[in-house]
Amino acid sequence: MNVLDEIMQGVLLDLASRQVPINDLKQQIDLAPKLRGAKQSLSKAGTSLIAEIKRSSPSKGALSQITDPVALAKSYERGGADLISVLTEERRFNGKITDLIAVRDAIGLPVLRKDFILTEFQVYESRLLGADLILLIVAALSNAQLRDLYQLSTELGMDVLVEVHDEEEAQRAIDLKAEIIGVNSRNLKTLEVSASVFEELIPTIPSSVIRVAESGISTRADVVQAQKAGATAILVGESLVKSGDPISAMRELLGHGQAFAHDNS
Ligand SMILES: O=C(O)c1ccccc1NCC(=O)[C@H](O)[C@H](O)COP(=O)(O)O
Repeated sequence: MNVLDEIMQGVLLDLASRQVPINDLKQQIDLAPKLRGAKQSLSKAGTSLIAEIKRSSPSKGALSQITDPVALAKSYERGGADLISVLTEERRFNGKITDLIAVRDAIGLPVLRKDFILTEFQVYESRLLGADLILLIVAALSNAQLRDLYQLSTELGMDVLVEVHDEEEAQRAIDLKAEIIGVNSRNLKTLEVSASVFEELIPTIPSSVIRVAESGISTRADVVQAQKAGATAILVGESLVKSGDPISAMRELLGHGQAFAHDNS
């Protein structure tokens, strides 16, 4: 079994422990938080930044304790992030659903629920939790699952980050007419990271699509390389949570030097 299979197996087990009839979720949908427009947030001129709250990872183990995810999210917001990604997978990433709720309540930016979304239940759950954007990983889903989960997510008003890692997956995302495609430089089956994946795949994605470079971005040179490949947004976790000074780390990545900071407070 590869790493992605193991993660998915754990996600399904955890899901069974919090499962309620899906009709219960459907009945509450009208009470879901107002959506914040993730696509709009990622459509600005220049390179958008999705800053991730990530405690641990299968590839690196513990990264940062993040005892106060709200404080970190507020720093990301002050530093100029366009969207906050919150990992909610518990077993391998030490993420928490409650982090997503707390972060969204405390900030004004749209929020990505970063998890392994495999079922309709998780899509309804994400909407009720307040996710503005959810992740669908092409490698984890059949074409039928991908189509159905994508359609349900958009019907519920959420935007979808459709993640790919190779040419075949990129074509599946393009065929789906995904409006936001993430190219992950990390192979989720082997955990190998290769920045050349950005150069190979991003140019194959239509320019009308929001193109997100994901994983392994830690220096300004990495960002420039992704931009040159055609990325319109970057998603960064590890290098920010390990930096000790996320605002400076974000400025450095975005090439804004010392003089730049949005104050969204
Ligand atoms: O990060 C991992 O080790 C990982 C392993 C298996 C599946 C997914 C994984 N990460 C999820 C991500 O996509 C990253 O958290 C995200 O792109 C940020 O990457 P990074 O900046 O390298 O932390």
